[in-house]
Amino acid sequence: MLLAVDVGNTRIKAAVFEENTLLDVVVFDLKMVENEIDFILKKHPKINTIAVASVGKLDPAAWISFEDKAKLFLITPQTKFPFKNRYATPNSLGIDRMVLAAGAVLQFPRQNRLVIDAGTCITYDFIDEKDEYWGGAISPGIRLRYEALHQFTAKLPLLTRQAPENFIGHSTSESIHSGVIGGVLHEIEGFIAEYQAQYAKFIIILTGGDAEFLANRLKNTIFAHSNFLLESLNQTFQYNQK
Ligand SMILES: Nc1ncnc2c1ncn2[C@@H]1O[C@H](COP(=O)(O)OP(=O)(O)OP(=O)(O)O)[C@@H](O)[C@H]1O
Ligand SMILES: CC(C)(CO)[C@@H](O)C(=O)NCCC(=O)O
Ligand SMILES: [K+]
Repeated sequence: MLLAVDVGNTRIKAAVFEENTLLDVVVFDLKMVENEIDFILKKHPKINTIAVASVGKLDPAAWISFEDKAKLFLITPQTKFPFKNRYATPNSLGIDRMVLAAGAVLQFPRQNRLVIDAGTCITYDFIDEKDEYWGGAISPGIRLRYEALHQFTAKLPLLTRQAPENFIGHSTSESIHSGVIGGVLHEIEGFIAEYQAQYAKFIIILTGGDAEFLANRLKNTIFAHSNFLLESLNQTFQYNQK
């Protein structure tokens, strides 16, 4: 049994897998890691491996205390990945993006794939049908946009995610919702159109904390794969056992 742990920029997501079956998912704050992992290990005593992908600020020493309970599989740029990395700066490529690309290749073989992860940041990653990873884009995520508008101006309030009723905002709050949510939707649709101009066919995998919210509002029919990073972590571990 495997515990897959995604240490993000704002929170940690962990999932328990028995082979390819997801049994349990928990989400918690970076500060709670020791207590939460301890709790999951007690709840699922059959866990023998912890696979970790981290882009967040978490001391690697946090994992040492679990080493007597389960084998640690820390994903690093040196881990074996099922694609050829064409990124110009592979050593600064986010581990989460590498794991997403690995999952896309292993779950959707022999086709062009665009992975969109709408989390703290929105990342775009393109892996072609020859399993070559090319990179994509990094932009601020939804919550980051609301916070930036508030933090770097004198007058704008801090709002939380809400779909705009109209693209013409008739008030301060409507204008902010239109700018943030409408802006993200246009960005995603615009990027998809650019990929479509260059590649006749590709699949789109939408994931991250805002995936479901966005999937319901995009013009293209795109399904949200909310646990795609965790599933990809499980698959990356299995791929490395072979
Ligand atoms: N309970 C929640 N806490 C924080 N963000 C949430 C929550 N529910 C939904 N979200 C949305 O999820 C987004 C953050 O995504 P996610 O949780 O995937 O980020 P993360 O954990 O920092 O991971 P990553 O670093 O991979 O982006 C925010 O833009 C926010 O709108
Ligand atoms: C872009 C984020 C913050 C998304 O989590 C992460 O993948 C990261 O820190 N990336 C490093 C820069 C890069 O991927 O080129
Ligand atoms: K992200």
